[in-house]
Order: sequence, then structure tokens, then C-alpha cells
Amino acid sequence: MQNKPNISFIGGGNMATALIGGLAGKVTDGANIHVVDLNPEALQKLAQQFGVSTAPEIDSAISRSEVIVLAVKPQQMKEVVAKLLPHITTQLVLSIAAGIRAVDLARWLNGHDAIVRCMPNTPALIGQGITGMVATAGVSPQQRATADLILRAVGGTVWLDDEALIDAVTAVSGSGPAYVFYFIEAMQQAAQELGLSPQQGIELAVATFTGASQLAAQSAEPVSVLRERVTSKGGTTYAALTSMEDSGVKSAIVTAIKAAAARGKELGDEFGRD
Ligand SMILES: NC(=O)C1=CN([C@@H]2O[C@H](COP(=O)(O)OP(=O)(O)OC[C@H]3O[C@@H](n4cnc5c(N)ncnc54)[C@H](O)[C@@H]3O)[C@@H](O)[C@H]2O)C=CC1
Ligand SMILES: O=C(O)[C@@H]1CCC=N1
Repeated sequence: MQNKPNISFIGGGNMATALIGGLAGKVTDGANIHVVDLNPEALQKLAQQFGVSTAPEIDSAISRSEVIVLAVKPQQMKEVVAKLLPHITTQLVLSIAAGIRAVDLARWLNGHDAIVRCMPNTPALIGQGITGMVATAGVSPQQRATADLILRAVGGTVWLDDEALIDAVTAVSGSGPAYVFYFIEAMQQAAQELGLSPQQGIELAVATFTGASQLAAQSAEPVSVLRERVTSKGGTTYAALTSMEDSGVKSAIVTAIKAAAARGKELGDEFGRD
């Protein structure tokens, strides 16, 4: 593993900013980080905050990086990769884009085979992310360790052997924060309909999620046992969970997550035709 790796980011938006915030001054010096983005304001902010070097378009600094992080939207990726091609030698290419398969990136990069595909999530913004990752055959153990170090700067990592499982990771944890926010919104709405203020509702709902998640993370017992412990026979929780079961909430959630995974596969197929 490089002592203090030189890392270039193509795209300096939300997810890149989260990663740079985790890396700069910890995993590597801000001066070892180079960011390319079309948006001058985003670049100015990153330079001021983290001391990174910046450029409005792909430049020769990329050739000096050990790692290139692709952090643009999936729809911009093919165009960006075409501009990157002249600067690619042996660098590790780390993509965080949803839906774009390593095999397609490799094809766009003329067969470059040191690619790690990652699926992070937005709690990375506060260092509490979780990322599913998979490496192509050409990634060396050292590059794999560097990729792990980079994503660990913003949370945990889960390595996969089979890239097809990235669609499952995307559906569970990549999109997952949105499901949690949706549930919190429902709890807040119920709180208000029961007479609590919006502020009281959000405070109660968010603290309940934080506390229950921490309890699940710290407990050696399965979450089903933790759930049963809240649920007194004939009590209030029992009334709520019976109502949820009668409405098919759990199976609706399972179906929804499978729909997200199917959409991930479909996106991969779409980019695969490009
Ligand atoms: N937002 C999320 O929950 C998650 C997003 N991702 C992936 O992360 C990637 C980045 O997403 P965000 O940071 O949310 O998007 P964002 O829109 O905040 O950032 C993208 C950045 O790319 C820049 N850009 C666009 N075209 C460019 C070009 N040709 N050259 C250089 N820079 C260019 C934009 O100016 C923008 O700053 C996406 O591929 C997305 O699929 C992955 C996991 C979760
Ligand atoms: O909704 C999306 O497509 C992306 C991937 C995971 C989170 N946001």
C-alpha cells in the first residue's frame, strides 16, 4: 500500500466531497489529491477546505496519480472516460457510479483491467457510510488494500466476489438511506396526526432510528429478538406490528428492494449496449 497515495477525482460533487473529507489530512495529504470538475465553485470550495489541487478538465496531473476515482453521474461516464484514456497507464481506477459495470468501463478504457467498482451511500457524508466493493482480475493486492483504505475513510466496506451482487448492495444500502428517510417521514406524519408538533415528531422519530440502529449494531442477538423484546403480548407495539403485517408492509419492502436491484441490472444492461 502506498504510504500517502496520490489520488485524482473526476467529479467533485457530493460523494467525492465526502470521500475527500475522509481522506485529506488522514489517509493522504490534501496536496496529494487532485480534483477535476466542470464547476469552478465546487473546485474553489474543495481547494479552500482541503488544500487539494484542481482543474476544470482532465489534465496531465492524472498521469501522476496512483488512483483515479470516477465520481461523475453514470450518464457522464462514457464521455469522461474517453477523455481519460490518454492518461491511463497502470493506475487503479475506482468507480463509484451506480449501474456501470467494470467490464464496460474496461471496454471504454481499451481493456484496462485494474478497476474497483464501489457502491457507497450518503451517510459517507458524515463518515458513517457503508460500501460494497468488487475488484477486477487485474487489481493487485496492494491496489485492493488502497481501495479499501479510501472507502474506509468514510465508513465500512464489504467486499464481494461476484460483481452481479453489486445490484443487491445498491438496492439494500446504496438506495437504503432513502427508505429510512421515508420511514422517518411516515413516523413524523403519524406523530403530527396524533397531536405532536413537527419538531417533536422529527426529534422522536430520528432518535428512535439512531438508538435502535445502535442497539442492533451493538447487540449479539438477532434483530428479531430485539423486536420481540419491545413487543408485549396484547400491548401497543403488538397492535402496530399486527397492523403492518395485515397491510403487507414487510413483503412490500422486500418487493421494493428487489425492484431497485432489478433497476440496477437494467441500468447495467443499458450502459452495456453503449
Ligand atoms: N448520491 C448517492 O446516494 C450515491 C451516488 N453514487 C454515485 O456517485 C456518483 C456521483 O454522485 P454525486 O456525488 O451524488 O453527484 P454530484 O452531481 O453531486 O457530483 C457529480 C459532479 O460531477 C461533475 N461533472 C459533471 N460532468 C463532468 C465532467 N465531464 N468532467 C468533470 N466533472 C464533471 C459535476 O459538476 C458534479 O460536481 C454517481 O455516479 C452516483 O451514481 C453512488 C452511491 C450513492
Ligand atoms: O438512486 C440511484 O440510482 C443511486 C444509486 C444508489 C443511490 N442513488
